Amino acid sequence: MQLGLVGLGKMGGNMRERLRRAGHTVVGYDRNPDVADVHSLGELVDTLAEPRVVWVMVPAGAPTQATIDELGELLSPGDVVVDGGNSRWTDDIKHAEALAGKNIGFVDCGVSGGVWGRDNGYALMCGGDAADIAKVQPIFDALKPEGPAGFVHAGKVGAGHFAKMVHNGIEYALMQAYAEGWELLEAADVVTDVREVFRSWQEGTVIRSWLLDLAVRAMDDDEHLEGLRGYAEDSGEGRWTVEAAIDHAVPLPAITASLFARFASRQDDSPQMKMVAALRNQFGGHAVTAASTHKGADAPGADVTPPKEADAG
Ligand SMILES: O=C(O)[C@H](O)[C@@H](O)[C@H](O)[C@H](O)COP(=O)(O)O
Repeated sequence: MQLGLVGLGKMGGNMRERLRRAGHTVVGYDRNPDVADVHSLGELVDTLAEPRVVWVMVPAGAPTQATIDELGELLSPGDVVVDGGNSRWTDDIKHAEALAGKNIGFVDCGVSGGVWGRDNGYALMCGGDAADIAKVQPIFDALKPEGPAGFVHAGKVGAGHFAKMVHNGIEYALMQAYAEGWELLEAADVVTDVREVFRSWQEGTVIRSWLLDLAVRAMDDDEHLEGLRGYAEDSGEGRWTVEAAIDHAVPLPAITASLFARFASRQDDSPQMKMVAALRNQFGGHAVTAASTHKGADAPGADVTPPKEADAG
């Protein structure tokens, strides 16, 4: 079938390739003319036969909003828009309502698989009306991995991105658990080869997984990850998972801690630990470390740490 695909970055570009391999006709639009098949959303819409399906694969938030707004002006009744980005599930409801006023269908689709999806297939979590999902089904079938799993019609509009949001919360906690275990193994100096311990875990263990496989892959590239800074960004879904948990009074200690660990990774120094240190010093005379010591033992003020005997209270 024909598909209009908006956004040809790492995800969209690979999806176009996988769909074309499966025999579908993909008309891609991107702001970068080097990768685009057409020069505008208007040209993309004009190129497709009705009823059209247009898949939006651009960053969540304002770029997705602007694209869906413009498509709402260009598309016709009976057409369907799919948002395959990492949008917040509550945005889906607004988008579906706006398009429904023009009899344009809307499907939200959480997509997992990263850069590996082109060859391995993408896991798809969809929300929307069954009739709209049915119009896109040949595309879902081509994108998903082979085998019975990898696609779900999770519920009404918003359910797809809600499922993907929780998936990403789980992803945060799993990554954090592997990372913590790795740091302890490296720090303890008990096992002789941490990477080989991880590699051995890939078969037979309770904790084998694709993320574990990727950890081994990363260590094969750089055994002790010395080329990396311990710094991790987040794109929103971990935060939204924690916010949803608060809305429903569901305790998520592991996922929340893994989100907060990323925040901590962005600090060169910890303002809150300055206060903890100050309070220990105030009530117990416990030693503190001067702010400039981390710059080196010769730095000005590096010798202001109180004597060891002060740290006894
Ligand atoms: O399932 C996936 O393929 C991933 O979950 C992916 O969709 C994720 O959004 C990004 O890899 C980064 O997410 P963070 O920036 O929040 O870590």
